[in-house]
This record gives sequence, C-alpha cells and structure tokens, in this order.
Amino acid sequence: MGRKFFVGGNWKCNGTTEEVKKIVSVLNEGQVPSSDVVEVVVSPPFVFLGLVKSSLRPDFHVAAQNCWVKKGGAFTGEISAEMLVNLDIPWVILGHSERRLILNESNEFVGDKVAYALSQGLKVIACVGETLEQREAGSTMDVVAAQTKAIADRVSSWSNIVLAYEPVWAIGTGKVATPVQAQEVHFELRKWLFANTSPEIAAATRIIYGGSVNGANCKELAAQPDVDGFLVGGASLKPEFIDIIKSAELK
Ligand SMILES: O=C(CO)COP(=O)(O)O
Repeated sequence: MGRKFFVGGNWKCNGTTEEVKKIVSVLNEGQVPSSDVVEVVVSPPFVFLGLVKSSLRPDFHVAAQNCWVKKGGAFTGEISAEMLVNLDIPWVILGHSERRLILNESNEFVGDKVAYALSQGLKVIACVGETLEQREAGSTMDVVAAQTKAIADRVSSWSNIVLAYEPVWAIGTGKVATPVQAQEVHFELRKWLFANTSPEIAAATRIIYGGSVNGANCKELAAQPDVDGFLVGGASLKPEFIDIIKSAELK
C-alpha cells in the first residue's frame, strides 16, 4: 500500500531536563526497524525542542505540540510556524483534543492552523476524535468528519499531513479502543477522504491511532488494515515506546 508506518510520541506537558535526557538516551539505544519501515517522531514541550533535536538519534525526528495560527507578531505566549521552521523542527501536532476541549480550539481554528503550518513548510500531525458522550449518541463519524472537513476545506495537498484518530474517551484513561473500534473509524475516515478529497489522497494518507496505546496492546491494533501507526502519550515517556515502534514490523 506504500503507507509507511508512523509512530509519534506526544510527551505533552511533562519532563524536566534530566528526565528528557533519560528518555532520549533510552530512545537512542533502542533497537528498532529501519527508517524505511517506520517513521518515528517525538514531541517534547517547546522548551526542550532544542535539547531533544540536538541529542536525538538522526533517524528519529521531532515535532512541536502546537503553533500559532498565522504569522508571528504581537501574540504573547505563542510560538509561530516560522520559528519552528527556523529551528529546523519538521513536524507539528495540531488539533489535539486537549487543546480543542480545554483551550476551546474550534474545527475552523484548527483547520486554519493546519493550512498555515503547511504553507510554511511544516509537516502536520492533525488530530481528530469524539468524546464519550458523542460516541454514545452515535455521532462519532459526524464529529470526526466535521473535524476533517475543516482541514480539507483549507488545504490542497495532504502529502504532509498525518491524520491522528484519538477518541477522547481513550486518552489517558487506560481504556484503549478495541482493534475493531479503531479499524471501523479509520476505515470510515479513509472512505471520507476518498469521497471528499481524492482516491489518491485516501490511499496515501496515513491514519494513526492514539489513546492508551502501550507495549501490550499495540500489536493487535497495528495489525488492522487501516491503522498506519500510533500517536502515543503516556507510554511514549517509557521504554515500552520502543516496543510500540517495533509493531511496525507487523505491517
Ligand atoms: O493523547 C494522546 C496522544 O496524543 C494519547 O495519550 P495516552 O497514550 O496517554 O492515552
């Protein structure tokens, strides 16, 4: 199929300098499949990007966890896409549910961010996902389609986007989606891309799963045909992240 397996580690708002150095040294020693087989991207908090970038093995890459919606300027506390490009940070995570829900980022705002980051040359891990309430109301597909549409409406190319399906009820809860639940939404998202972007984009875009992924449950999830990798939170701070990267071998 030609979709290279993708494993992202979202460190969220965690870590001290010492802890970051430890995580990097575990990653640097890890035996993992070659970068022909798996693309690995870790996303430390902004303040550690430089440290991680300068000490991380060259076959792994770094991502910021957010960036400003347009050109930088008088936006206190924000980090612009231009700054990330200037620091040679290739990736950015946008639309994470923690930002959508806690910081009230709307679908449109996230779509604007994705379009602007791409226009500056960044690659984007764009996150979508429903809450438990929305799942129980039967609106999972409507929610993730609306989130995806707000991106699709604003971008012309998907070649630098990885779509991360992260059901909110599975994030940090230990309640992982079953492989069947994950496959079902990934399949529907690919179908949505097929109908609303192009067959080529649907076939080529990596759709990765996030939400309580760990070293034990990753294999069964990775075996699903439309699961092209993972966005890992808690377990990306631990040595088991290496085991999750190795699940690429199952593809
Ligand atoms: O939000 C996530 C990754 O972006 C998932 O977090 P957990 O793996 O800790 O559930």
